[in-house]
Amino acid sequence: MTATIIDGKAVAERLRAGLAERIAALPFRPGLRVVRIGDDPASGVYVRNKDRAAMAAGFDSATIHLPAETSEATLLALIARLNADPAVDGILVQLPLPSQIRADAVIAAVDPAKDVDGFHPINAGRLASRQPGLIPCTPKGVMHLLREAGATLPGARAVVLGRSQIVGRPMLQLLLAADCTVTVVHSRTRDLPAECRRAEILVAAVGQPALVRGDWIAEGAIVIDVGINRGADGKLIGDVAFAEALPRAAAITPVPGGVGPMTIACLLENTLEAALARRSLPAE
Ligand SMILES: NC(=O)C1=CN([C@@H]2O[C@H](COP(=O)(O)OP(=O)(O)OC[C@H]3O[C@@H](n4cnc5c(N)ncnc54)[C@H](OP(=O)(O)O)[C@@H]3O)[C@@H](O)[C@H]2O)C=CC1
Ligand SMILES: Nc1nc(=O)c2c([nH]1)NC[C@@H]1CN(c3ccc(C(=O)N[C@@H](CCC(=O)O)C(=O)O)cc3)C=[N+]21
Repeated sequence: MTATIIDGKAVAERLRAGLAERIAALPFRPGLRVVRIGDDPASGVYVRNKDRAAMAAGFDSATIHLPAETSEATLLALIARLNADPAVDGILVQLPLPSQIRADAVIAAVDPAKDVDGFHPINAGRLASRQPGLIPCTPKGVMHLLREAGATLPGARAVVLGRSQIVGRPMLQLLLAADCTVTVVHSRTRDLPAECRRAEILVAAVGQPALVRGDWIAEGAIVIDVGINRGADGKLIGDVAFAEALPRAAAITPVPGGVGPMTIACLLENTLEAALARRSLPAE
């Protein structure tokens, strides 16, 4: 079998076109502010792509770029200002943050109604308790791609590689809510290849270039590669050894062009959702 390659870029484009249409019909432009501290190169790519996509879809979007030595107090004061600004519907503070700033304190300072990353403990708690709230963009994008790939979720054995607050854990919650049987594996897991081999749906989010080898993948599995790593040659490479996975998987996302573009499209989707909810407008 040769895997179908899931075209995340095309799916994201369609999603953004739908958002643009909905925004064009609104009497206001949803406002998004991205706060970037310092010059983490990975954040650079993300912020550039996001700005372009947000503008094209009709959002009122801006990036606030502060120097690497910015204090936590200065950042918290900026967040308080954005929380209070009625023109701002979504706030995203780009991670990672420099070491003098506590990420937890910053995440908790964002108004949960404007938390378009879905990282605030209130939104994480809502997701875990199956209440409506803002859902983290990357796992939300993965769910879109699984549907696009025609995955049958109820009863499927899903394995999530990685348990971070921003990808692995919310991924677990979304797959569980979709009635998958979910296993989460991590750096203390005893036999990683054996756990992965049981997966009908495998979501890799570890940040280790090509950690997942071909023989970790069950025949006919759907493989979603969240990893974005920089290879020795400077090119982007995922957490899955793509060429080895191709003959075994039924479908697989490439890197780039898989999950990354979906993260941005879902950020915009969340911003529109937040804008409507803040004005007590219906979601559709
Ligand atoms: N496509 C996109 O839009 C996005 C991509 N990413 C990418 O996804 C990847 C993961 O990101 P993120 O979740 O933030 O990463 P973190 O570093 O926060 O978490 C990594 C997780 O993987 C586990 N892990 C790390 N190494 C191993 C290993 N050798 N074996 C088993 N488990 C391991 C860790 O285990 P433990 O908990 O035990 O330490 C941890 O749970 C990165 O490549 C990142 O760049 C991230 C966000 C968005
Ligand atoms: N508060 C916060 N929220 C995040 O969601 C967040 C973050 N901080 N910090 C960094 C990570 C990483 N991330 C990416 C999103 C999209 C691409 C992306 O668009 N990738 C494209 C293009 C990459 C390229 O061409 O270089 C692709 O994979 O095809 C990459 C990386 C979001 N993150």
